[in-house]
Amino acid sequence: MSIAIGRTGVVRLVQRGPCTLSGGAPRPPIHVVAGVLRDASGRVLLTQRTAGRDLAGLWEFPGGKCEPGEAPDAALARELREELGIEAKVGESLIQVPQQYADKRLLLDVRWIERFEGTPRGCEGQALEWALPEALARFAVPPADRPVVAALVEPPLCLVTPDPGADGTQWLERFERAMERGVRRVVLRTTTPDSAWAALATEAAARCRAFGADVRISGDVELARAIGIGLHLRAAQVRASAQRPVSHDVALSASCHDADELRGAERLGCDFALLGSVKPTASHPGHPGLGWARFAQLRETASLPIYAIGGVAPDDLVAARAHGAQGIAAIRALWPSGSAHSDLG
Ligand SMILES: Nc1nc2c([nH]c(=O)n2[C@H]2C[C@H](O)[C@@H](COP(=O)(O)OP(=O)(O)OP(=O)(O)O)O2)c(=O)[nH]1
Ligand SMILES: [Mg+2]
Repeated sequence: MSIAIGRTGVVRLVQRGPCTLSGGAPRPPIHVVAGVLRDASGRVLLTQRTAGRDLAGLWEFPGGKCEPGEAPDAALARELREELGIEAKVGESLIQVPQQYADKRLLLDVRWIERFEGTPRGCEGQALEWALPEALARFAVPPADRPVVAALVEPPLCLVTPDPGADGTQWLERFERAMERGVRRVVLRTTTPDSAWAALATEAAARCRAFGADVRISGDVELARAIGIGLHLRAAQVRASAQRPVSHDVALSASCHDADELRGAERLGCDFALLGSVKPTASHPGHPGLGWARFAQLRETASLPIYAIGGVAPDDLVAARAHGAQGIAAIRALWPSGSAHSDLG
């Protein structure tokens, strides 16, 4: 595996095979703790890796390796003291990203910094930049940081729509209610595509625009073009696509079940993937689900942001982030029920 800087400045992994010891057992991950520091205007601190170290020149969240026996909070406070000259109060976890590099496996454990004393400076000669979250995508970051940036700026929930059935009006009402309840990313999907679906999807896309929500259509390049929205590839389409099926200014994402498909999604330049099923679901009887541990193993082989899907609900967001997921995607758990007063989930 090697590392290459892509068109968007995002550094991508070029996978050549699993990272193993000579005996074949995977190397244990190195626990790296990093902090998200914010200033009064909501800008986030990035620091640049200095020349002569691995990943030199790339921008990262300040932090470093836990020493043997050292608690992660204490390790992060120490690293921030050494690297930035500040006294920091380490807060909650943002995301834990398992990531395989050519020469090592990392667990990048990213924490919010609740507050800090002192003015951060580059005590080790590193450059510092305070950037608004929406500007973070412009920085070239290590592969493990791509999901971290996504966790800071992208929606944590992704609705995949259920089939509209016979009553399109009711479907659209419920769709709008999901938006009202805070869904900001949508994959429009049906198992019965027809002309009614094209009209309904066009209406739903207009609702998304009104709410400022990101929207893609599943499986249908022509319809994506006709409506003027992004495309979401089915897993079989990921496998069958030698090239990106839409231009780079059209958003592209994909559904995946395994490491090959995740790598395919990355190769096609998808900006996120849905990976599952994580848990057993009624729609896949007899399928036990990947489980969170396997989900994290698969996540380790790719760098693109990944939503966990399959039997998961907003309540699973903490577990999802602890296993490297950007968020959760769901049909049922994000679809409002018949009653106007019932909650999501
Ligand atoms: N600190 C930090 N390290 C990251 C990030 N993303 C990422 O891939 N890494 C990698 C780079 C390194 O291989 C490893 C962390 O090592 P480091 O060089 O910061 O460790 P350290 O501060 O303890 O420094 P050193 O004494 O080992 O040089 O994790 C990130 O956002 N922050
Ligand atoms: Mg460091």
